[in-house]
Amino acid sequence: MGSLPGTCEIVEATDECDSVQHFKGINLPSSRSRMDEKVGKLPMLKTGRNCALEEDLNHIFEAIDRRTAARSLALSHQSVIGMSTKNASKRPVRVGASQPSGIGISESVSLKQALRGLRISHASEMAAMKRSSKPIGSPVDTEAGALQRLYRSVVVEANESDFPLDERKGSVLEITLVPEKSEAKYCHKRPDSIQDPMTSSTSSARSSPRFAAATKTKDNKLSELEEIVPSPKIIGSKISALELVRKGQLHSSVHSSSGSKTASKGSKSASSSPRALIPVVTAKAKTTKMRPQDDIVAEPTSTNKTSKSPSNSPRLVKPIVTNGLTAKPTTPKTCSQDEVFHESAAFGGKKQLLKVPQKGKLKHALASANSNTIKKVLEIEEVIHAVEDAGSKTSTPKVARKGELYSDPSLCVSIGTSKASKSAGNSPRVIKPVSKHTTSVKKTVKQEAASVTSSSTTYNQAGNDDILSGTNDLVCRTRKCNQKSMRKESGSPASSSRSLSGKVSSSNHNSGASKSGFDSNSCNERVISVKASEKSRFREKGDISQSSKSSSIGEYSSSTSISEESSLSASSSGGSRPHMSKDLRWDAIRHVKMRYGSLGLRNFKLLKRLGCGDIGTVYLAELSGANCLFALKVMDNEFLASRRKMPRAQTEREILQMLDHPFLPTLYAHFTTDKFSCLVMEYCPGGDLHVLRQKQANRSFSEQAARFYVAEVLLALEYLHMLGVVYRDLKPENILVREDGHIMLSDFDLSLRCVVSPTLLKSSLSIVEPAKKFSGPCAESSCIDPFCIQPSWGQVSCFSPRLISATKARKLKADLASQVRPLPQLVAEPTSARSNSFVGTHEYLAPEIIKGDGHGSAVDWWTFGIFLYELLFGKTPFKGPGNEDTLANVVLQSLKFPECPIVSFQAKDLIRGLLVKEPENRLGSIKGATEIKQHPFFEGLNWALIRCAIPPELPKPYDPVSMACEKEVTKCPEFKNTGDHFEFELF
Ligand SMILES: Nc1ncnc2c1ncn2[C@@H]1O[C@H](COP(=O)(O)OP(=O)(O)OP(=O)(O)O)[C@@H](O)[C@H]1O
Repeated sequence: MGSLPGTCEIVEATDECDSVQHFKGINLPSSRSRMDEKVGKLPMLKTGRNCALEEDLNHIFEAIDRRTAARSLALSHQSVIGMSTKNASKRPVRVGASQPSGIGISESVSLKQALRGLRISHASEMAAMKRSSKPIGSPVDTEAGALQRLYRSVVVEANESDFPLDERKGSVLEITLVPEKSEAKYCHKRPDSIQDPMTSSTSSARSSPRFAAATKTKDNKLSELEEIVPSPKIIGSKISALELVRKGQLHSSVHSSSGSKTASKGSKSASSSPRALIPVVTAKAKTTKMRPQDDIVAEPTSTNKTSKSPSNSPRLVKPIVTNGLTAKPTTPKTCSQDEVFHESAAFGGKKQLLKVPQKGKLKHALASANSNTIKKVLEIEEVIHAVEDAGSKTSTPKVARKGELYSDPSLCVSIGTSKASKSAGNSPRVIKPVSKHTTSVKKTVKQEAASVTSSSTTYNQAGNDDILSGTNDLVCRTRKCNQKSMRKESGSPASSSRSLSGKVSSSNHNSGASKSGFDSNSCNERVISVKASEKSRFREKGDISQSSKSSSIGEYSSSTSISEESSLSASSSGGSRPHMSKDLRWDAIRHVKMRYGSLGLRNFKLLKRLGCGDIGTVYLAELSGANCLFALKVMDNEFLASRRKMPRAQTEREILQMLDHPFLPTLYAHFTTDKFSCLVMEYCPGGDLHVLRQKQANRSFSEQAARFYVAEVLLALEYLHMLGVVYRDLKPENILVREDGHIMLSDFDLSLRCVVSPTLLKSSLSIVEPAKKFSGPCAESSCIDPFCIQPSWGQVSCFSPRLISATKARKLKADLASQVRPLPQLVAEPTSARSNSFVGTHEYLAPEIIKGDGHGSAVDWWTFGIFLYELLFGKTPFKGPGNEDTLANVVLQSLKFPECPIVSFQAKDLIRGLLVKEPENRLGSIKGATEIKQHPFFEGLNWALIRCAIPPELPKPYDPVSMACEKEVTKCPEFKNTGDHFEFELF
């Protein structure tokens, strides 16, 4: 069975006939012609409305007999010449110990007699079957198979006829010819190990032509069926077919009298069902009744068509499977109505197109037959299935074929297991219309995935969502970079008035770095994965993380070489930054590099100094000849080395290289000379929030404006956390304002890099109620789902207002909310990272940093609270007369709010939640940004589309040059442009 293909492609019928015949070297045309001859007689049935059904059937059976005889010969020959390796693999493998028993008919032609005799009670049939139970290869076995084959060669289906149906009689017949197979030759080949009574069924049933009869709906039939109809295959739980039928979830029935054309099309064959009654899951049932994990891998009916038939109406389906192959007799695309497909293992599993009488006419003829005849047919059908039951206990599932849903309703095989899904031997099958199978396969696979790995689903969603959620940019690669670069050196006094930068001499990233296993010697990529199976996906989606730039400390060493190295960022093309790839500045830089061979200071015209920080000075620079503005950060190598700030510079550069987010800066290039290290960044002309706040009335932002800014900062922090970056230096000075009013978080030299271990807090599998599909805006205005792209009811300015009353909106919202299926909760932030570095700005330092308890990503939520407080109240909450006082206040003083300005309860409540001194109790410490997004302060905010929202109005047209001049520029290096050579006056 190992050779069994998991999928086999359905070959067009027209190809296989000739090829098979040619391949086999069998004189099949003769059998075909005989068949055609016989089939040609069938039109009698079309017009012969007065003809007896039995006579019609006789013709059919006769034709089948001849055909099968010829093909039996072909099979024999084929096996002898050993040319059927491939075909054999497609055969259903049977367990040798249990061969289907016959009912003691010595010749296949005896079927006619059996048909005529009819009236054989079920009990007597079973008795006969018992008596005739024989070992493999016994004559009886052959007889039983012959009988089954003959019966299966006729399939009664729901009406597809154009003829008006007699609703009372209801039954219409469709003749379908399917091949028998030579089973005996293969039944021994199945190893015992794969024998599974639960997963096996009547291989004879599948391998033999099947005759299924249709009658009106009969409730009593259902009770009879209960014992016989096998359970459909269900993933996750087992629900009996009958149970489902009774619930209306499955349409398992004898042919319904109301079986309309659509019902017929919707019904599917189930190859291994011992009866012709195959549970069929309606699409509706599948989507609304079944939990995903209860994936019934019985064939869904063809959507709404089947819904027309009574849910409890027994309905005939058409189990026609042979040798693991599927015949689709009613497939309109591949077979005209007067043709049916005929598959045979002997024919290499390919379909063979056979001519049969026009279906509609035949149906009509059969429909007009007296009810007794149909009753007899049904009885015989039962006999056959009883025989099949007896013989199918140990048969094996069929080989799945490509493009088909493999579900044998009698096979309780879950395709939720990889084995089932991959192993042909265990692949149950469902016969379904060609036109449907693709969708169904997708559905099944989808549900399978959902039932198996919820986290993968989650990541799937993450990968598909908007960048603003911060999750699309989830970088699954981090780097094992130089450990040294992770350590914060003891540094010089802060240059900024509020900055406490680089104060730590004994940084211990005991959880961040050490846990992550950062390799000081390598910069190998490390793939973070939730599951091994997701690794590849992560790799694909994690490409925003740049490859190593070999940015060793050596690059910053104070080389005396006067040669200028130019090193473009790996993503100079923007290729690894999909959201910025359209930026023309990539092209400008690439062009310069191509023209000059490298990028250097000589290529920039420094226009203004924008500001200076602890490790460098930022200039507004224009790329020569490109008319592109950049923010050029120039760091003196000697200064960095002497102040032991090289690691900070390297950390900043490495982090900048990873970023691809609208609220974070883009690093276009970096280069190092023997004197300077330079970062070419996106220029942000709007100044920073510190300056902007000063320009507000009362030196504080309105609550609405504050909400906007902190929301964007929150997304930026979330993104950074997902990259394994704890920012640690949040303050208004580091929030730059873009030209369009949105923000850009800058300055990463104090950031902590650590490892993110995504944790699944809550699986979607724990959710019992299935989500109902709805189309419309997100039910939750305060939607916390970072993956949500549905517009909310919230007042997002980028949407036109909805003309709906508040009451209606609330009601609709509540309705939708009740239908919302919570998504799995995944935390992909470094909530457990720890560092003992003492970094940050006094007023913004978290208590745990001050106390030296070690800190993690929760420090960013503390600073986030201070930040919101300052935006709203114009000052920080714990500021004391001096830095020491401030630090003491942070640790000891309780939070107080000024009376003025008036701030909402929600805002205060959020601040309270964030400024909890114990990090473990702090909002966001467990679930990260998601937790904070849920807070009522952000209610109505559409996180995914905040980028489209209109930012708070800027006080006046902004002049970046003048704003830059307003900034504190003390201790900043001055520069003199002397052609290609720059001289900086450092501090
Ligand atoms: N991309 C940019 N666009 C516009 N102005 C910028 C940009 N980057 C930095 N600046 C300005 O340059 C100033 C110096 O920035 P820099 O990051 O070097 O130092 P810092 O923010 O004071 O932090 P630190 O001292 O910790 O490095 C900032 O205050 C900011 O006003």
